[in-house]
Amino acid sequence: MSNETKLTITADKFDAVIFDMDGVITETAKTHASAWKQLFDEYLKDRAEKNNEEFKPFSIEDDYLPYVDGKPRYDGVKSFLQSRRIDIPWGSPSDDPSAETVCGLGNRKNDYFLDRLKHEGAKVYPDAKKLVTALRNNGIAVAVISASKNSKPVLEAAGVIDLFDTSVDGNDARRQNLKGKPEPDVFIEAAKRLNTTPDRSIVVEDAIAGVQAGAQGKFATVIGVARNTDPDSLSSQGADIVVTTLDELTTAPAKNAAVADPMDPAECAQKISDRAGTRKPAVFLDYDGTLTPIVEHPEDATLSPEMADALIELNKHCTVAIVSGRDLADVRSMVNLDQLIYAGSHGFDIQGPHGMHIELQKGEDALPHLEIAHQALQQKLHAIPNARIERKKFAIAVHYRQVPDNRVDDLLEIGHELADSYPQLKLTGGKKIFELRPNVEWDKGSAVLWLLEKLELDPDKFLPIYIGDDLTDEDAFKALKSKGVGIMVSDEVEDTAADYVLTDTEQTRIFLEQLAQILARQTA
Ligand SMILES: O=P(O)(O)OC[C@H]1O[C@H](O[C@H]2O[C@H](CO)[C@@H](O)[C@H](O)[C@H]2O)[C@H](O)[C@@H](O)[C@@H]1O
Repeated sequence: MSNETKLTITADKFDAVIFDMDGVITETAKTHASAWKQLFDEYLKDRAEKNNEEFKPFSIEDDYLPYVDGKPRYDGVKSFLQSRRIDIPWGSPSDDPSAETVCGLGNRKNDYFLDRLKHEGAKVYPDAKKLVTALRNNGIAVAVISASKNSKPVLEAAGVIDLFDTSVDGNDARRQNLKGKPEPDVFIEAAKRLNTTPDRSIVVEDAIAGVQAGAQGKFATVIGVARNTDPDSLSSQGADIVVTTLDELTTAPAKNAAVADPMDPAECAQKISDRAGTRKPAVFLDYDGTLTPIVEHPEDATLSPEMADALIELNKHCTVAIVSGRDLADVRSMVNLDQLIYAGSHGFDIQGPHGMHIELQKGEDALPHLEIAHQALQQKLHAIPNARIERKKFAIAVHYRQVPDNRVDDLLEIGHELADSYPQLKLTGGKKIFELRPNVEWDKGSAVLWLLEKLELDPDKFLPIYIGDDLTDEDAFKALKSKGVGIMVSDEVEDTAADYVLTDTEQTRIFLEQLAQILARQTA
């Protein structure tokens, strides 16, 4: 058995890995195979006796693997019986397990399977558990799919139900009318639930019908797992890579995934629109450094008329919210478009059209401490030339853009001392700025998630897009990781949780214009 790495999975190339369950994650492929053999041997023997024919037993190699493995239960029955030229009525899913119908035989197999599961339990393959955990740690979403309607009890019995971001099984397939393997429907549905597309997703399968489905669905890479299956049939039927154990697949952090490849804004808008599919974008934008270039003095960071037009145009087609570190009143007056939604003070103070307004209580509790810290800062920063305090309702920013380089460490020291003295406050950083904020679990990410819920932007119908340039925006990129899209605006970013990078505010403007045009065409 070789452990040579056949593929290293990183988040710059792939958003998601979709694993088949039986035989890839859990050792239940053998349990299924034995249940099928029990059913068909019993049935074929009975038939042979009745019709005075020779009994030809059900073979795992020649019958199970090509006709039954990986397929929905009743399709498997039909497909095998056809191969033996046996024609019986389809029947109905409510058929008794003793009925001589496709559904009846399928139901009997299910009884045999559940009985075996009860007595033998379900084991997880250790290499699968290791890979799934490592993928999640590297920011790659994972799904498990199964044609079986029993996947939940199996995953529970194996103790791995919480390991996956989503799952699609035989029950979902019936509810949503998804075709079984070798059709790619269940894999496509899993990619959709992980907020991505087949061209950014990997399929990992041990069944021939499964690799056929992956190839037919045009998934970025189809990996065949030949634990028990013949490697050549997996590659001839659609696997791009065949492994005998999942230890041959590795994953690594993609530090500069998006950074390595800043994108043309028009291409970025098109790509995100493709990714949205039928979902409507909801656009959340940071202000400084995203909508306006960074300048020496905060009051000079005015919105250009062209950027205002781009926002107005986009807002005709979708929700647009501004999520800023600035005080709510400040950012509202800088943008000056009443129809938008605003979250000021990093999301502690939120206001929108139709009287919507919330000031977070947990922020209010820190107000007395912020006031004392403000007074202390005024005294202590006296000695630091050009240090500038910006008092906001739910934060105090200290700007050091004009502070001589040799005094910046002293200034930062003052910030640390104050944060240490007031545990109710926390120190955060940004572009030539430090801030004292309420020391509670609330940031731009929480604010965006709160807004999505408040505005009823259901993830099935809306794709949230967050655009920002600074450290505090990383919280929003992380919060939207498996729910939406993050765009970092920077020409010198080293690491980010965002999915795409635009280099400057001019590119933001072009992106917004292009997105508005795409949405306008869609509604025309
Ligand atoms: O979340 P944002 O909307 O990006 O706000 C972050 C901070 O932006 C402002 O400061 C930054 O922009 C200034 C103007 O370009 C620049 O002079 C400063 O160095 C930057 O840090 C704003 O003044 C802060 O209140 C915001 O927290």
